[in-house]
Amino acid sequence: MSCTRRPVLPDLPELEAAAAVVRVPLTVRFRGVTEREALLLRGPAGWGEFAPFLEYDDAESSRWLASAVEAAWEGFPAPVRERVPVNATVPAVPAGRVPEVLAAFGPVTAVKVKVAEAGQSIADDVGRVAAVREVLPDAALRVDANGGWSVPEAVEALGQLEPFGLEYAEQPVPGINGLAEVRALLEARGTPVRIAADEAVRKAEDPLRVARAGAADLIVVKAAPLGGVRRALEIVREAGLPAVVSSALDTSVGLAAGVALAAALPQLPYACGLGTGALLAHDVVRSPLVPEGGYLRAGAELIRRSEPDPELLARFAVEAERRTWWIERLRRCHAVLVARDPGRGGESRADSDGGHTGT
Ligand SMILES: O=C(O)CCC(=O)C1=CC=C[C@@H](O)[C@@H]1C(=O)O
Ligand SMILES: [Mg+2]
Repeated sequence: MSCTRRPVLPDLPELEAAAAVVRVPLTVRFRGVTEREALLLRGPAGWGEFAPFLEYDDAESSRWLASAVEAAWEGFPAPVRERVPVNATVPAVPAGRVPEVLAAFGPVTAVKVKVAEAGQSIADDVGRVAAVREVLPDAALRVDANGGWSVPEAVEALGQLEPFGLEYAEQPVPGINGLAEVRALLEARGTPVRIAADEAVRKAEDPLRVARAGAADLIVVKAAPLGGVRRALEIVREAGLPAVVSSALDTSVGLAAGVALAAALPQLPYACGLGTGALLAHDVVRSPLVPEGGYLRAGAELIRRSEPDPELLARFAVEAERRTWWIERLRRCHAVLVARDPGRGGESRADSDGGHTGT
């Protein structure tokens, strides 16, 4: 891996011929959705997943395409560990549903709880976190607000949640300045909650700005939104902050890129948010990447288990109109990658600097 690497970019006909578009249902509403659509690409190195959320624009989505192409045409860098610890993820469900949601992940040592959901209150968040604590008294507990609080709300909410023992709070408020402000206010109040940056890394024009601004104690990194495993590894190295690898609510195909990233990081101090296969009611592979004893396996088994089954691809294929929508999105995102580096786009081999930036 180096800054002068030029990523592979197949031409459009090759990509279109390699595409399968699927829709799989979730077991529980997450991020406002109950099903997930993905365009899967089969290349010479395996499978890649192109599944930017439906509302994302082409510039942002093009990084997801770079990630899918990396997985399918280049493969993943060598792992430095054989398995990756994962956390359970609890969507913004009523406290009463927490035991059932946790059960789907099997035994885990860390749990991430979604908080600050629109239409819910701090009392709902406290109830959900308390319910997790009741089921798992010793688990490392983190919360993720997805930037849903204002600075005063974040300080108030984290003051109420801190007694449950928080490993960190992920993106409590939007933006880099907001994170820095919350961090400073918590410190001044003696509320010892570490701050993790997620959207401030993955949706920013410059993913390193958060680290330079001293706005977070750690960063959350996701392979697809950052433009692939190699680009994410570069960002972590340059940020110089501890990193948590997390999923983008992918099928097992996309999860494999997350596991490959976590497996290749020199340090992995936190359990990863890669257990979200447990939130899918169905997957496209026969043996889905769901946590086993709190871990996901890396290496050769990962590649084997992230190979879609043709019968499942057929069963979960979207209707013609949705396929057209995804193929058009693929075309536009391909054009963005080509425009970013006009030398790319008709070749299938790497030769010099690609220069596409992740956010
Ligand atoms: O990190 C986890 O435990 C699971 C993944 C996860 O929370 C997310 C996946 C996809 C989209 C995001 O809104 C969300 C996140 O904010 O981290
Ligand atoms: Mg997050």
